[in-house]
Amino acid sequence: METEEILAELDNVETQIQDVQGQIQVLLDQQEKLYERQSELKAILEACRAFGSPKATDDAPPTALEDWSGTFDWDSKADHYKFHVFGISKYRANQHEIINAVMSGRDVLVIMAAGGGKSLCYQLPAILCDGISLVVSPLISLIQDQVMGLKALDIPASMLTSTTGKEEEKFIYKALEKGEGVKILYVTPEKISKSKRFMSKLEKCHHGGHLSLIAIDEAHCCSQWGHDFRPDYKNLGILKIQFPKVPMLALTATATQKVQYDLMEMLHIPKCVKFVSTVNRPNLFYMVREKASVAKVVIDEIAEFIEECYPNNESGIVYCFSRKECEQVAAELRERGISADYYHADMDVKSREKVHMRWSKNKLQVIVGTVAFGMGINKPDVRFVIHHSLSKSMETYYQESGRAGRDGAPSECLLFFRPADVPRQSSMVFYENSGLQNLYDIVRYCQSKRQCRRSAFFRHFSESLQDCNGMCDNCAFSSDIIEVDVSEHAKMMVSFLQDMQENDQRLTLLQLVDKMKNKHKEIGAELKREELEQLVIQLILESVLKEEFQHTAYATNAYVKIGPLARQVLQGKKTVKLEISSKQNKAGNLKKVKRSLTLSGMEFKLDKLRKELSSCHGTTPHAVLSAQQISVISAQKPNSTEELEKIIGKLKTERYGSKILEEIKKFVDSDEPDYDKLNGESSKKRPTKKRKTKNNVVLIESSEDDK
Ligand SMILES: Nc1ncnc2c1ncn2[C@@H]1O[C@H](COP(=O)(O)OP(=O)(O)OP(=O)(O)O)[C@@H](O)[C@H]1O
Ligand SMILES: [Mg+2]
Repeated sequence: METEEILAELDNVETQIQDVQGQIQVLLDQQEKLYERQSELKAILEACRAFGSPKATDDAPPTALEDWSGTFDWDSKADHYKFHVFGISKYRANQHEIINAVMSGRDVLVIMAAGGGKSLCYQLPAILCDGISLVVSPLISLIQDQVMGLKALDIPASMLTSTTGKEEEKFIYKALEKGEGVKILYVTPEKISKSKRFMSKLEKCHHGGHLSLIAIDEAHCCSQWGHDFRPDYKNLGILKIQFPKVPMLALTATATQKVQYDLMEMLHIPKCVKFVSTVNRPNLFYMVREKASVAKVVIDEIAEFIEECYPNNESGIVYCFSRKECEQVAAELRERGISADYYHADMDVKSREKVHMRWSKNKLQVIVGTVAFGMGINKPDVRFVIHHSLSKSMETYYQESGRAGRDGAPSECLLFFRPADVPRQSSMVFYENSGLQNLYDIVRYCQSKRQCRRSAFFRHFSESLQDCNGMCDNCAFSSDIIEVDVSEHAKMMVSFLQDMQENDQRLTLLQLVDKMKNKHKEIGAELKREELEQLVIQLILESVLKEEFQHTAYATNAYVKIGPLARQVLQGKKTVKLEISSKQNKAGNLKKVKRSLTLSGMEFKLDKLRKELSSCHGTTPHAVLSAQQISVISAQKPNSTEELEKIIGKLKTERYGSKILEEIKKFVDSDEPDYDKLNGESSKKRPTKKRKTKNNVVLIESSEDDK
């Protein structure tokens, strides 16, 4: 063999080895994922064997012994409080059964989506039982909200936190000893883990037979596998050990199976009854919009969306990536006439609270926040959540967007996506366990122009698929997407990057796109800048390229490098396709989502009245009248206390009835034209009830009873 031949073959063999190594790398990644899942399943299996399989209401029919929807002694009392105190006409899914299980003395684990109505599941048993119920909740703001809401309903609720004054503390301790004066006591987890004095008072309360129930809200905080681990939650297991006969209720909005078993073990509730509700939020409309590269244009679009779709101060949240960005976006929205303020972790507690309060009371329309504006947002009537930048995972996006529409009324979740935002996030999350994997999952969600957005959530939370009902952009709007074969462009990009790497040069995503744009000009290729950005991301998702990170003194930079499957593209063995909109973007469709349904004159007046009443009574407008109640009152126009009581219950009628009836009478007497005939000032635009899907017309009622 000639030396040259040998060299040629050697070269060839080395190339093949590299190729095989690339493929091995992809398989190794896959194997790692499978190992992870394997150990997760083994842990679950072990827990199952140790504790016995808990009953799940969703996949196992209740046995005769455990038919939680049957009749119980407390039924009529429960119905009375539900309607006349809480003003709730019908239970939502699982609420009734959970209440019955708790009242029967069982430990219960509740997994129910945000806004599903978990609070009622412990608040109602708390007032049905004699004695005091203890609720552990992670945040003072969350506790304050709950206590304020309960006090507005005349339920004796108190809280014991680091902010509680001496007098109040004395009163609470006395109540614990006597078992009266307080019905529901909220505490932060530190009280359990750090205050011996509190624990000894609680012991006394229990000894006197006055501790009726223990609820652990936001229970996922117990588990290190959850998304919001709090060290003090780890010590809550003591409660079951100290008070084994007191029923314990653990509640959370999201918990993977691993987290569920972790919770049961940590809280010592192996025999609990488990209720798992779907993660589906049928009232939320999910959409992704291409984000312009010019910052001002993005703000213009956000402002236009809010102004056009929510012109009547309907509440919303805009999530931003950084603190600085929050401040800028809030200022720019204000410049465009929208009442907005920012919220982030750099602000002192007082300023944060002030902004939160103004927003809760509908005095501020939009909060522009970082992820710090998170757990504890209790506002039920948030109509839109806009993501100015993408979240770091599907789970975080589900949580953040899920703050919309907790009252069950139609609401919108809009995410502005630009591939160039990916490296900003990836350079933050790459050191986290599965951080990049999680990020790439949400990037896939954003890049997809055809797949149902909702189905991505079902897959992520391992739930079987449910109908989207045209409640996401990809299902609702006729597709103007074409799939383009960009294998040649990909080849050119990979080979260019390879040359750069061989010359020890590195490029960020944007630099790579710039260079490719110039190259395309030379050869007359036609991909636009945005499409090139999209292509880089697509190649990263497909392991053709990969991100690598370099630390500097001030930041971590993300560079694009050749990935394990690059050679496949170079050799023409791998086809690369891009989904490209044949029209500009879905801006037009966004407007189509909004429709011309009007709020009636009376609804408008009642909305104003509830705001006035809530300021007088130191509560939130929603606590005075829910949107649902406003719409029923406007339709039925009750003219007596008895009639009104049938809609909003005794307590609210006693408290606000005369003012409401006065308003109705004024409206009826004024002979104002019906809203159907109104086009002008007093008519309000509101999310439509009618949406056209590809196949049929779907009605989305804003009724809470839909659930
Ligand atoms: N059966 C019901 N009918 C109508 N409204 C209800 C019902 N149950 C609860 N609600 C209302 O739904 C809203 C959300 O309830 P709640 O705060 O208990 O949700 P949650 O499940 O605790 O959510 P999160 O996980 O966000 O804390 C509240 O305004 C509450 O009054
Ligand atoms: Mg809650």
